[in-house]
Amino acid sequence: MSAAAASLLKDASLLKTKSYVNGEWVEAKSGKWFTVDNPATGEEVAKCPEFDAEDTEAAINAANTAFQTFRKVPPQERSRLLRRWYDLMVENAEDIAKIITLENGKALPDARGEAAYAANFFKWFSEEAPRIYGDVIQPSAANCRVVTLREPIGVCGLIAPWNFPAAMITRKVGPALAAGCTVVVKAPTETPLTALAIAELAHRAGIPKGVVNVITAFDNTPLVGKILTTNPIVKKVSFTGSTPVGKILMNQSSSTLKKLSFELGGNAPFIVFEDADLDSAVQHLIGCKFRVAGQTCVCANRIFVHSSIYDEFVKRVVDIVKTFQVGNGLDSKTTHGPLIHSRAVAKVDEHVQDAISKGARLLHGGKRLPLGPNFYDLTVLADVTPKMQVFREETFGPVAAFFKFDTEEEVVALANDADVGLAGYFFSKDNSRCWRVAEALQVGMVGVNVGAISDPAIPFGGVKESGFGREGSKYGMDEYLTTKMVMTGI
Ligand SMILES: NC(=O)c1ccc[n+]([C@@H]2O[C@H](COP(=O)([O-])OP(=O)(O)OC[C@H]3O[C@@H](n4cnc5c(N)ncnc54)[C@H](O)[C@@H]3O)[C@@H](O)[C@H]2O)c1
Ligand SMILES: O=CCCC(=O)O
Repeated sequence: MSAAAASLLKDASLLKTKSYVNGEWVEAKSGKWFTVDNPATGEEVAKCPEFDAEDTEAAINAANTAFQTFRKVPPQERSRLLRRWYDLMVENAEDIAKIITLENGKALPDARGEAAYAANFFKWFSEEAPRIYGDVIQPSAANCRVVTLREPIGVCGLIAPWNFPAAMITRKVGPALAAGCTVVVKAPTETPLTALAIAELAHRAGIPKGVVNVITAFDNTPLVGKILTTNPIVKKVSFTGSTPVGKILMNQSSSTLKKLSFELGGNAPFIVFEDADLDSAVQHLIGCKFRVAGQTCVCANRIFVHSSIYDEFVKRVVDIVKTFQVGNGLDSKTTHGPLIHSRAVAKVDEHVQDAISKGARLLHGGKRLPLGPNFYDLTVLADVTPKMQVFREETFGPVAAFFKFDTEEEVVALANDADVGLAGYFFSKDNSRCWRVAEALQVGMVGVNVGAISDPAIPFGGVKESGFGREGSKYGMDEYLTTKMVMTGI
């Protein structure tokens, strides 16, 4: 582990570099390691074990053994465990934020926000654990009664992405443990250290051994994914990541018919109608678009502005973007960090060049920055059209792409012209229009006059090729429970 990284933390023992299986820190049996690099500097932060099939199976077996006991632990006790874990996440939030920035690159204020967001999933689900209710039903036969029991589904394979190295894990692990399941978490390939720090806090919170296992792999990620989706012990797989990888995992999971929840890619429309509060819409758009340098599945991707306010709106956005400072996320002046890797930079640049070559106007940025291979300037493009790549594909980067529209019907049709449907946003002061458009948008989550929707209290998830299942809220529990019917003759 790099001494520089350790010296940044109040508690350097949170920087774990081995996988966490059955309550112990373990290396890969092969003895192989991979490096975790800081995307801002390219420097190695640490090495982690390159788990293979055998290592992954050992973690699944540990989770299975633990499940036989943990499923019977009363919900009030599971709640207490999650609450203790939450308290430790809060106590160590600053260190967690720094680990996030070290391996993901996001600016420290963004990372602090994520550390708090991540912890709150444990709090939320500690409160949901004792509130798992079944039903009493009168069946057709007069002399019978039916009750339903909600039971934990079993061992869960949880596969998380790098863009929220903490929150995408706690959003899955929280409800799984609240329900009485045990888990094998495949730490995000590019950002495993945050996941391991959270595992260390699980250990300190007294989560019983084998209940939470966190495993790491880089080159072997598809192999580990294959084991988690095909091993018959695993009853549930939850994945957050891209739609193409979601399709692979769904295919693999069919061999043992696992219960699935998938949070996949988005291509969020953000619509500003002519009657919107412009100041508010601009502020919300800036947060929604540029959070984590645009690497959020709910970031605005296609920004539609009514022609009567288009020039004024775009100008205001450019004026704000000019005040931002891209740099190393640990630098106090930095508002926006690097992208995760050079492939992400190449994709962003491809979208920008494609748009410009087809007639879009570049109003800001549009270039790599000489700060390192993963830096791209915050970019504003005007006069974007549906013929451009940025309309069809999620850029997953710091590009604000503006489209002009004239009528509500036209813009709703444009917004819905996508294979995916995760989040959608619009700004309007007309109450009837607010209901009409909220109902017309083909997405799983709608922000009306608000661009920041993420919260443990909301059901987070998409429709179409953005996946299925909901995380957070009371609905997040359903993903980890089965319903058993018990009929009694009287
Ligand atoms: N819906 C969301 O919350 C969300 C979050 C992050 C990323 N994404 C999507 O991901 C895309 C960008 O990220 P990416 O290209 O790194 O996505 P990706 O799907 O390739 O990788 C995401 C994560 O999935 C895991 N992974 C990748 N291939 C795997 C496999 N074969 N088996 C098992 N696990 C595997 C890795 O842990 C990786 O960190 C964007 O298009 C974005 O929409 C969505
Ligand atoms: O990018 C995926 C999730 C982002 C969020 O929960 O706000």
